[in-house]
Amino acid sequence: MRILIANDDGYLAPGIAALVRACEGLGTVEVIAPEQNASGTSNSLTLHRPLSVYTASNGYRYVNGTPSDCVHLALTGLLDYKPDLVLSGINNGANMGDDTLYSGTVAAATEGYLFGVPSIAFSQVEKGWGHLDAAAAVARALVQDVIAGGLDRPFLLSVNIPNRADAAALPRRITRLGRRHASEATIQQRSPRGEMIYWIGPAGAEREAGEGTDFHATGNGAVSITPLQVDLTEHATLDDWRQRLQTAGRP
Ligand SMILES: Nc1nc2c(ncn2[C@@H]2O[C@H](COP(=O)(O)O)[C@@H](O)[C@H]2O)c(=O)[nH]1
Repeated sequence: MRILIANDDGYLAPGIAALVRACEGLGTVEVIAPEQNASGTSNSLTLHRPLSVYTASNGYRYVNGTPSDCVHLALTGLLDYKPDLVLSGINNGANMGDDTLYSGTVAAATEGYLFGVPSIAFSQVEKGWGHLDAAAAVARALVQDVIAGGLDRPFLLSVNIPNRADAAALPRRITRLGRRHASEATIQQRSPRGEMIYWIGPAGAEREAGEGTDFHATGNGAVSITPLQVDLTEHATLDDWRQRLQTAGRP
């Protein structure tokens, strides 16, 4: 079993070390992660400049790029093999609902999935790494279960784990993505040099958090496991658009 581990909080983050520990004895582990925090970078690839790959004293490799860059490099030449599993995280904060589209953590796993590798993104619901070892135990158990279940087909899972000491004893719920309200207002400030500067505001509160959603599961004492796909087509409206544009009289 060969496991590639990435993240978006950077190669020095406690979450990636915890995920590496969680995989001890499950196979060979390779870490390729961003040099710096790349939260919110989604699936971005670095195309406008070359990337550099460095090796830390603990053997982790780190890249001056995005989470997607890390997995992309790994699967297009940096590694001389195709991993059996790509893991990302454990993220410092939730990736639920709309977060999923912005998330560098999910993006690293998505990159593995796009290359046909079963992939899992792990996030803790709250920032601050509280009960990280318990989250790592959840990750270990799920990795063992998916290995036992067979890795014969690619899948993409986003796992959100409550920051609780008993996280490994919590039920696991298969969920759909909820929705957040739009992000809070941008924070505008004036720099010491008099120029306006802007901070992206906090994420919006949960809006669609009903039964079956990731928000509902983690808010009710469970670990949320959301299977993801990358087909963004809105299939339900294809025929409607065809009809609407045909009535416009153009070919
Ligand atoms: N609008 C904001 N969104 C935020 C903020 N902090 C986090 N987030 C969302 O969560 C994910 C975190 O995922 P990561 O894997 O990228 O770390 C991030 O992508 C955003 O969607 C915030 O302060 N404002």
